[in-house]
Amino acid sequence: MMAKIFRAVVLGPPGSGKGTISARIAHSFGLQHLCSGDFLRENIAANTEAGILAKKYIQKNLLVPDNVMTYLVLPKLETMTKKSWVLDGFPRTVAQATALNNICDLDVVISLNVPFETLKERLSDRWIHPASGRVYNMEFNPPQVHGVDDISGEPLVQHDDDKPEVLVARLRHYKDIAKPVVDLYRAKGILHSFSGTETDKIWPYISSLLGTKIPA
Ligand SMILES: Nc1nc2c(ncn2[C@@H]2O[C@H](COP(=O)(O)OP(=O)(O)O)[C@@H](O)[C@H]2O)c(=O)[nH]1
Ligand SMILES: Nc1ncnc2c1ncn2[C@@H]1O[C@H](COP(=O)(O)OP(=O)(O)O)[C@@H](O)[C@H]1O
Repeated sequence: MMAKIFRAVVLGPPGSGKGTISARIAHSFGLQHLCSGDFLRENIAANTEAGILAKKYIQKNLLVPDNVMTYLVLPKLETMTKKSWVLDGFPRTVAQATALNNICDLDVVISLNVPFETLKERLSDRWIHPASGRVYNMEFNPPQVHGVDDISGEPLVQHDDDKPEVLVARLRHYKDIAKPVVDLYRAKGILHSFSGTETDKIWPYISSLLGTKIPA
């Protein structure tokens, strides 16, 4: 049991490794991993009202409106007041960051900076097992059998929004809206930025930072 509740957010463009790094943080430090993309996909799969609405935006390669995102994410966080977590994919806008700030205090915000060309290469090679959210990359962490999830043996799929034709617009749009969010956390004094082209090289720095922040 951790002595103190610890809350971290991981920011970064699509493909920067938020999911991969958040999973490592969760595993290494015993935090729960929460992912906005997973909340959305669960709601889309269950055909909830929010899921049906969100799908229309994701299909058009747009961000889901702030009120839908906060409706999906905040109640979940409010049930976790006694748990430590790492949140990936939320907040993406200043309005989301402000809404999050109204319900909890963050300990650390990690911002990942990965060059544009690297992001493009990674995302066009990202494959997912929809039921579990396990993420593969045909080069970095390929499945044992091509096209098949290691644990369940079920087929892997590619997100529509990872397909090359929509990727560039998605990355460009990210850049415009992310800066004020990063600036906001920098002003609060809780922002830690990490730059690089390889998750395995960035990870030791993140791990040692968190080692100093999370009580054993
Ligand atoms: N080649 C390569 N792929 C990586 C690296 N780190 C993560 N990936 C892959 O890049 C893709 C995007 O990573 P993900 O964690 O989903 O990023 P997110 O969109 O920020 O959550 C996935 O297919 C990962 O397996 C890396 O260092 N090198
Ligand atoms: N916090 C958010 N605000 C608005 N839209 C979001 C948010 N999180 C996810 N989305 C939508 O869901 C899509 C998939 O999200 P996600 O799986 O986190 O992928 P990625 O980080 O690779 O973009 C995004 O492209 C976006 O349309």
